[in-house]
Amino acid sequence: MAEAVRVKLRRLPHGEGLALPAYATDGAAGMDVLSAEDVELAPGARAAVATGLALAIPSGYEIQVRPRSGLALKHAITVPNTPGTIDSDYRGELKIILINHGHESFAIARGDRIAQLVLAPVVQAAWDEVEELDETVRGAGGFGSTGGHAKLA
Ligand SMILES: O=c1ccn([C@H]2C[C@H](O)[C@@H](COP(=O)(O)OP(=O)(O)OP(=O)(O)O)O2)c(=O)[nH]1
Ligand SMILES: [Mg+2]
Repeated sequence: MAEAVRVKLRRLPHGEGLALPAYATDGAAGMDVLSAEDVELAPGARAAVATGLALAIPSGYEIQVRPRSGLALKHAITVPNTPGTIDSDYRGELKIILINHGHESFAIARGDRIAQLVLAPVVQAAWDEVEELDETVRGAGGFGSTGGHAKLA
């Protein structure tokens, strides 16, 4: 595995005493991030849940906020903006947006692992505006133009 990229992190007052986001296993892609507050999510409700953390991600990287599959499968709790984008120049509190798609209220307790953070490299694009684009076999076909979900023969 490549060497870890160092990311500066600051605990906010309400994040004191909480474990830092961490990889649950050696090969984990995402670090589980903890809630810094108790939140009750009614069916259909969403909330920006505090983590008590502020970050300075190195330039050239982002952090993606992804749902945890266990919460999604067992409780229908997910991240509506997945993957959430944490920009390298953001210095505010990292918040995890959660939505309850289930039929029952869901209680999040301070210290619960609510989502996972994936560090990813970012390449910025620059536009080259042109009059014509090159032709391809696909052309303007999309949205199922190659045969939908049926098996390839
Ligand atoms: O799940 C998320 C998504 C975003 N953010 C923070 C970090 C991110 O850098 C900033 C802006 O996010 P985004 O660009 O997704 O939101 P926007 O609606 O475009 O807001 P803005 O105009 O501030 O960019 O908000 C979070 O804390 N959690
Ligand atoms: Mg934005």
